[in-house]
Amino acid sequence: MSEQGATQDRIEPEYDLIVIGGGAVGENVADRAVQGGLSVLLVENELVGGDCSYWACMPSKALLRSGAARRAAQRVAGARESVTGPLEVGAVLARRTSFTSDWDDSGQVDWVASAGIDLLRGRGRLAGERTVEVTTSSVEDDDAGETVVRRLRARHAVAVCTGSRAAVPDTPGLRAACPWTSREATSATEIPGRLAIIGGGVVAVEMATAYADLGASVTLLVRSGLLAKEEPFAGELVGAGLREAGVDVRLGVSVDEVTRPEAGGEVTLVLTDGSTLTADEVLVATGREPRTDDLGLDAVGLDDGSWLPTDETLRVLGGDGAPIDWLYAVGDANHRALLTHQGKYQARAAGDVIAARARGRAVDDAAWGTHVATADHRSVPQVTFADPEVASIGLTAAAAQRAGLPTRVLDYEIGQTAGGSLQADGYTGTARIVVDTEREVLVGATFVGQDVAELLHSATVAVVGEVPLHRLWHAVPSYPTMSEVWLRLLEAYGRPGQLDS
Ligand SMILES: Cc1cc2nc3c(=O)[nH]c(=O)nc-3n(C[C@H](O)[C@H](O)[C@H](O)COP(=O)(O)OP(=O)(O)OC[C@H]3O[C@@H](n4cnc5c(N)ncnc54)[C@H](O)[C@@H]3O)c2cc1C
Ligand SMILES: NC(=O)c1ccc[n+]([C@@H]2O[C@H](COP(=O)([O-])OP(=O)(O)OC[C@H]3O[C@@H](n4cnc5c(N)ncnc54)[C@H](O)[C@@H]3O)[C@@H](O)[C@H]2O)c1
Repeated sequence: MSEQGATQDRIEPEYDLIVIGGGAVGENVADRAVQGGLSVLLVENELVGGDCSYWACMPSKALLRSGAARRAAQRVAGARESVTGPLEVGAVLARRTSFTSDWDDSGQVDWVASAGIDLLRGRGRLAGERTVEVTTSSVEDDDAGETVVRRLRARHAVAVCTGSRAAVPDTPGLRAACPWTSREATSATEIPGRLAIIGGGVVAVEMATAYADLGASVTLLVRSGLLAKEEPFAGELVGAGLREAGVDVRLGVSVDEVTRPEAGGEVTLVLTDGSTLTADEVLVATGREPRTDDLGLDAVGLDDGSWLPTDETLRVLGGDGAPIDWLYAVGDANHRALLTHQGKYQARAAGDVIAARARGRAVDDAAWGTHVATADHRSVPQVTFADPEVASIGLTAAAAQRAGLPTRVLDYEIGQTAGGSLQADGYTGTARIVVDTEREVLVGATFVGQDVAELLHSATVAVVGEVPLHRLWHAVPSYPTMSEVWLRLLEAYGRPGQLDS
């Protein structure tokens, strides 16, 4: 019997697979497993679709898109003259809300049903091997008014897809000030006059861009560098873009103390340089922590609240470092790559391998095989939707050097291509490729500039496919597009096999 509520004595159905967490990742694990012939229960305690749909990717990109479209028009003579006013804040927020279906998940619930997945609303918790206890909220359960704990058994596997949440540092006064995290920033219905943002990563940069576009006076407090995981020129160009948009970007500064005498009132931040900053709202964008607390991990010899490391087929590694044969962790919860597309990529592998193991079929767990998530290691694509956009894949020059690879690094100004010069008057942006000179293949690429997001997949294909540079010379970019930057970068490297080179 759980302490959290009464266990019911109903006879519970058994499922082949129980998935805890119905975000984008859990949905995909469940879907693939059903397609592989398994019966699946999906347990979700908030909105089906998870953070990406309601408090992360989709609303944040919707908040950013109107400003990006306006800027793109302002950078082209002829269009510029017709775009003179500020953004219509109400319309931007309404468009954002339409992308979240007004935080109503019935569309996704319908999809889950149509995919043949059973859904149980409630909080899932491991209660032993292949056993999950689900505390169902009273309104969702048949027995309204009572919290009920249901104990369910999985015949083959349990997948933990519980995601992550914003980490709030232990800065004195910060938690008591009830700061915004990305949840509030992506779901806001009013724009604060003055917004202080703590952090210099992706969330901080994207939200600084969006809120500056929406008329807030934004101060960005960056402890070290902007977008520190990217090539250094990415942070420099994004910093310049933010300053041009009116954001007060302060590098090398953090927060010592926060005070907010009245709930919802002004908030004062004492900074590490001794100065103070007063704002109407403060957004904490200092990274993520796993949503694995109170998940019953102790029942399987692991620590509650920790990230869940996995083997290449997404099975959780137990205390002894060996994979637990029935327990999987997929998506943010395993900390391999905190991105929706990587989580869904893992989900496809996990759902398929769970079905293969359950059916006694062969498992293909060699690198780049059907049942592994090899790309998580050296070929993770990511776009930061700032102005300029940052689109990168694989290793930075510094990371390649740390990995001991023999490399050459080639840079080219995107504005010097015909496509770039047409895209925007005075186009500013840089592309970089990192070449492994021994194998003559790309191991990394970064594009920084307006509208570079859609350039990224070409680089992803080249890196994942390990396409030899001499073959890339035959991949002809259309004229006049920004893709011509590929040709310029290859020319800068030199044609492999050229007799006189
Ligand atoms: C502001 C912001 C913007 C982002 N933008 C992008 C982007 O543009 N592109 C991109 O690729 N990535 C982006 N990300 C990252 C992306 O949101 C995550 O990588 C993705 O949501 C992870 O999916 P998930 O399914 O693993 O976790 P989640 O989306 O967090 O889903 C986990 C689900 O599990 C449920 N759950 C948790 N615990 C339990 C439990 N015990 N029982 C039952 N249910 C439970 C939760 O309610 C939730 O629905 C962004 C993140 C943030 C914060
Ligand atoms: N477009 C996208 O793909 C997208 C958008 C948003 C978020 N995400 C994902 O969400 C994840 C979380 O993003 P994030 O920006 O919160 O994390 P992050 O790890 O990218 O950046 C965290 C930032 O906070 C700073 N920081 C950490 N602790 C601090 C402290 N105590 N005081 C001051 N500064 C501190 C770090 O130096 C860093 O600049 C990312 O890993 C990213 O993959 C992706």
